[in-house]
Amino acid sequence: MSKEKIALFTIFGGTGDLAQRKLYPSLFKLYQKGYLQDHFAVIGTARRPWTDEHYHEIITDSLASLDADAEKVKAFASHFYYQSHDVTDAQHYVTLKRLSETLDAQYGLQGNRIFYLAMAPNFFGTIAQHLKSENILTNNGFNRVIIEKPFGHDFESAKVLNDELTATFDENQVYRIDHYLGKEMIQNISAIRFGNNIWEFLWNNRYISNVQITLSEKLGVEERAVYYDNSGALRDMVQNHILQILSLLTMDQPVEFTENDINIEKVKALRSLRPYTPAEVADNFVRGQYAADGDIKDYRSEDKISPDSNTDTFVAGKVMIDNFRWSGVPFYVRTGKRLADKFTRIDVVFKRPIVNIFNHDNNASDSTNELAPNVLTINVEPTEGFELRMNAKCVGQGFATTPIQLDYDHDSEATANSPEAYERLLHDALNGDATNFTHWQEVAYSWKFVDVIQKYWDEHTPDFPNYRPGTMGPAASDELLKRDGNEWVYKE
Ligand SMILES: NC(=O)C1=CN([C@@H]2O[C@H](COP(=O)(O)OP(=O)(O)OC[C@H]3O[C@@H](n4cnc5c(N)ncnc54)[C@H](OP(=O)(O)O)[C@@H]3O)[C@@H](O)[C@H]2O)C=CC1
Ligand SMILES: O=C1O[C@H](COP(=O)(O)O)[C@@H](O)[C@H](O)[C@H]1O
Repeated sequence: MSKEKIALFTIFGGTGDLAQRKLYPSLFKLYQKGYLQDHFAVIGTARRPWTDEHYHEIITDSLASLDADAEKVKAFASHFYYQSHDVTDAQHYVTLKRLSETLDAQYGLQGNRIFYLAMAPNFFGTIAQHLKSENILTNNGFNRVIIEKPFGHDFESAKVLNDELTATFDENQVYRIDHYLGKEMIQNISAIRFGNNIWEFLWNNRYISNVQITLSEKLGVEERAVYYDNSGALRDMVQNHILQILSLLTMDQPVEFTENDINIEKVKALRSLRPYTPAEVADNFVRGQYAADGDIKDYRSEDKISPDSNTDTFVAGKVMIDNFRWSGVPFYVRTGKRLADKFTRIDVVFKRPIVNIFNHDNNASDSTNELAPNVLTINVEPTEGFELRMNAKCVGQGFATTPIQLDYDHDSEATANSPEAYERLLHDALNGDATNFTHWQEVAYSWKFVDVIQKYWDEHTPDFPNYRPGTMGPAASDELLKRDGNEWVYKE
């Protein structure tokens, strides 16, 4: 059976950064692998008055780093069509409908349409409304809309956005991108949890002491300063990526490994997040903003950032889940800009043995006395793999114990050839599989949890800046764990 997928992609924001850096290279990779062949076409739209020829040059440039065969690139680019218009102008959609129908007939696209909204979310409602009113949706194929983040600014704005979208599309036609869900090792969480008896039986509050999720970035806000200054680390990374990872780590076993069953369990996990009172926010969440250091400017002096900005560029928090499995287990999360390094990791810290039989007088001379906790680390990026810290006997005479580490990394060649997140997610959307996209109820519960924290922060002026670039954030982040007798597994 052919693996070819058939569809017309309409990319709103076709001249933008996301389209050029992520979408065109990902579509090309699907083309190279044969998922896209002769029966696909792409319409790029934005206000700029580009011609098809210029658009083809842009597509070709966006693939430069892939070092691909020039003929293949040319053939791929020939499937792209540019239409200049403002999405708020109804006339735009008349032309768009005509072009869509022409391309559908020309490429044999069977009425299959994917609308990719690579634009600011305030345009989503008007685009969805016009797609319906101007009859651009088809009856003979599928119609799917892919939405970029941010999905709202808080629960209320997310709900308005969702209502606008679902006035045109059913929930099962909406694909909300969270690119972390397209990452190899995030998808691996379910494999190791539900594919190995040794973990699932220990995966609860009887055996796990705490769990740590770290999404650390070395760079600052770069070219997305305007968006970031209105968002901050809590909204930018915790509401979506971190809570999605947390839901995959904590959900109960789905009845089957299907989109619907996984969604049911993720929603239950997110519903069980303990909502904080304002006083509890102060105790359990820490925010930070980076200072200057050497050549690095402080956040408030960055280009396009307000000089009195109170935006958080760092957040650390303790999240509790009030259900039978997780009651009493702290989930420590942290993320930030200008930290020590660029990496993503999850550390699952197990409880120590109840009795340490090695901590006995007879062994005192050469015993380490202490047994370190077992730690399972899931390295998401840049290394992809697992580490397991255990206690073992020191080699030689006597009976001292020492921590040892078992390491597994994915083969670097396999990792290099493995699809990038956007490629995976576009492939899933072509297949009609929204397992690795966020569903509305997940978004809603995540915002409700985050809104309380953000509201408290908005009402209290922080003492910024409070951390040095190249560190792992303010000291209060370490104190958050120390208070519970814990510490971050990863220290700079
Ligand atoms: N860039 C990234 O890495 C990421 C981006 N995102 C999200 O993706 C979306 C797009 O981001 P990004 O590509 O960076 O943004 P850009 O600012 O680079 O692109 C915005 C696009 O919208 C078009 N546009 C703006 N106004 C109109 C209008 N009235 N009618 C038609 N087209 C219009 C612009 O083209 P023109 O000016 O020609 O009209 C441009 O193509 C945003 O929601 C962002 O938050 C999410 C994660 C990562
Ligand atoms: O969604 C976002 O993610 C990036 C980090 O993604 P990664 O895949 O490089 O880890 C972050 O820089 C950006 O601020 C945020 O919007």
